[in-house]
Amino acid sequence: MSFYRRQQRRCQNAQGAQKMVGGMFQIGREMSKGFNSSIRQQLPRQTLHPPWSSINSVRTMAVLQWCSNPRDFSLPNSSWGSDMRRLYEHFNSQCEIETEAGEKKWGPWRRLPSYNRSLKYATGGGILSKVIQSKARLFTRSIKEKGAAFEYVMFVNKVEQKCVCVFQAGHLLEGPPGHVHGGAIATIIDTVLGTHATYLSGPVMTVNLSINYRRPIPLGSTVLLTSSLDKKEGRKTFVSCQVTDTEGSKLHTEATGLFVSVTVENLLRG
Ligand SMILES: CCCCCCCC/C=C\CCCCCCCC(=O)SCCNC(=O)CCNC(=O)[C@H](O)C(C)(C)COP(=O)(O)OP(=O)(O)OC[C@H]1O[C@@H](n2cnc3c(N)ncnc32)[C@H](O)[C@@H]1OP(=O)(O)O
Repeated sequence: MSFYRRQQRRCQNAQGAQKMVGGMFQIGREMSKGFNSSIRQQLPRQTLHPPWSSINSVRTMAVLQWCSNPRDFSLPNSSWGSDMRRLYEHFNSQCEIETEAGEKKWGPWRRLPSYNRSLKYATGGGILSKVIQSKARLFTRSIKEKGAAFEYVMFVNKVEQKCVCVFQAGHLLEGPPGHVHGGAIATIIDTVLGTHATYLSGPVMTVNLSINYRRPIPLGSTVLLTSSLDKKEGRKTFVSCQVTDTEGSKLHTEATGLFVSVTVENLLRG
């Protein structure tokens, strides 16, 4: 059994489980403040305290180094086409802007790191959370080959309460010949609306998703998803989304989603 597996086993003992639930509640608290902690990903790392006194410190540091640096899947890679890169640059350049005095300050947009990193930064600390959640990933990121399936990056605008996603659909997502499968389109819509609702309201789950497919999306093309907050009512967050071409002129799909705030208990109850 590998060293990492052994540590994972240890995490799953009773004390680990208790800490994990604590960590999950921590997610809720942090997420309900928005993705602020995740957005501050570039800020200095927290000091890490070795969790298991019996472990050789060099090995511990190696594991922690690995755990605390999960890959961020929303950064450009070699599979990104020119539209994907252009739109990425467009929004990314508005994340940090330079004043006339030459000072750098936050712009209107924030790039969201991919889910595995969001979880890590949202927990804000617990060592166990780092170990377990650095392995968490949405299934949209589960295909290793770059560009084969879902390539996407999301940005949020706090003032406008909007979220955009630049999405390039790879060849594995084929439905009708040469076009993207409706289920794959539903998946990316749920992911964008779900992330946006989480950003606005803390941890949520989808209870309703309604989709109108207007025009097929060519396989390999890049599209823009724009999500807006419609309203919040108690535990319910209503969001809607449009999928357009990269110019925003051709409408491919539109959808509305209802997300309900959840706690760890909701997940454990099953
Ligand atoms: C602790 C978690 C940590 C997570 C950390 C996240 C970090 C994230 C970072 C990045 C986000 C990534 C984004 C991914 C996105 C993917 C999301 C999905 O695919 S989720 C999987 C599919 N969805 C399900 O499997 C739900 C199944 N449903 C349920 O489990 C329950 O319905 C639940 C727990 C969500 C709510 O059940 P109740 O018993 O607590 O609440 P009740 O009272 O039934 O509903 C609350 C309100 O919502 C309305 N409601 C519920 N379902 C409705 C429906 N289908 N249509 C309309 N209204 C509905 C109800 O009428 C009620 O409204 P009234 O308060 O009375 O006004």
